[in-house]
Amino acid sequence: MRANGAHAKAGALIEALPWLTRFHGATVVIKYGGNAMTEQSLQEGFAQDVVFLRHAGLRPVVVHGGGPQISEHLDRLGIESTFTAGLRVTTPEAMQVVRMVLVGRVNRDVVGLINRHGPFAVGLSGEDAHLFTAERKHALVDGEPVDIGQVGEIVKVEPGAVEALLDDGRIPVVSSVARGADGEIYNVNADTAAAALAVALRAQKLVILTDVEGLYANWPDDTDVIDELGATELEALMPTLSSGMVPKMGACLTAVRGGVPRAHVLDGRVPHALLLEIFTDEGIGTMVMPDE
Ligand SMILES: Nc1ncnc2c1ncn2[C@@H]1O[C@H](COP(=O)(O)OP(=O)(O)O)[C@@H](O)[C@H]1O
Ligand SMILES: CC(=O)N[C@@H](CCC(=O)OP(=O)(O)O)C(=O)O
Repeated sequence: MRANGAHAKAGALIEALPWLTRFHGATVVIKYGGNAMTEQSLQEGFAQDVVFLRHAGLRPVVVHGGGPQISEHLDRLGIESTFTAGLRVTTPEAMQVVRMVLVGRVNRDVVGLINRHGPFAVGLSGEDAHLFTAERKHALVDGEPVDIGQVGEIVKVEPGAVEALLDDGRIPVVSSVARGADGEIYNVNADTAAAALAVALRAQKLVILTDVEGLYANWPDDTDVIDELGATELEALMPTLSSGMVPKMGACLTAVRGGVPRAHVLDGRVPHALLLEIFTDEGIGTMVMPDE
């Protein structure tokens, strides 16, 4: 019995060998979503996975969300908050809360969890060292542009600070707040920010952790998850998508069109989803690939 158990463990370890070979030295951008970061044990498992990747020779970069945490804080302050096409309509008053919660709280929490394992995580906001420069973005509703306040579209990424941290063996943890060349600060959806960073870093993978199994084919029916799809196929689906899946799948499309070989949407509620995706043969969730 004991020998069988050991055999299975050795099998699981050796299954990882080709993936360790393939991804040695690879940069992987991981979007850690607000809805996948609610449970303590999952948060701790996520931090372990990221440190595991670092020790396995990959270069993980974390971009975190925090939508639910922002909404909770706005509620507490009595500030109304609505979403249009998956993006938060951001008044100047709400922007201050977004920045405070993302940079001051969620970023610190993620950095703290990772650093239980060693001096790895360094937190930064997209405002730091001109990492993200954004311009005011309008949402498209029925093809018409709609003003959604201080929401930004990233127009430039200067990834030097992130690269320096990676070269120093650190794990950068990035909040999706951007500076504008106009002196404003902008609220950027974290999926969108992760994709822009993955492209700028020439990452091998973008992995988006969320609170569903992947992209459902017939949402709100949740029986059929799409395992994989090509960029053109996804582009055709985009107008049919709703709520949080709009920026998420848009981010996957931007990433693969920008040269990232694979983009994934995974269920962050599955313990160690990140390790299962990267180091096992099956893969999980929805994978987006370039067309060729
Ligand atoms: N086709 C779809 N497949 C899966 N989820 C969908 C789909 N369309 C809309 N959704 C919704 O999108 C949500 C994920 O987006 P969001 O809540 O913004 O996640 P996160 O906080 O992780 O960024 C899911 O929980 C689900 O309610
Ligand atoms: C413009 C916009 O919508 N910004 C998001 C930023 C945080 C985020 O994206 O968090 P999740 O990944 O947890 O959804 C927001 O204000 O909620």
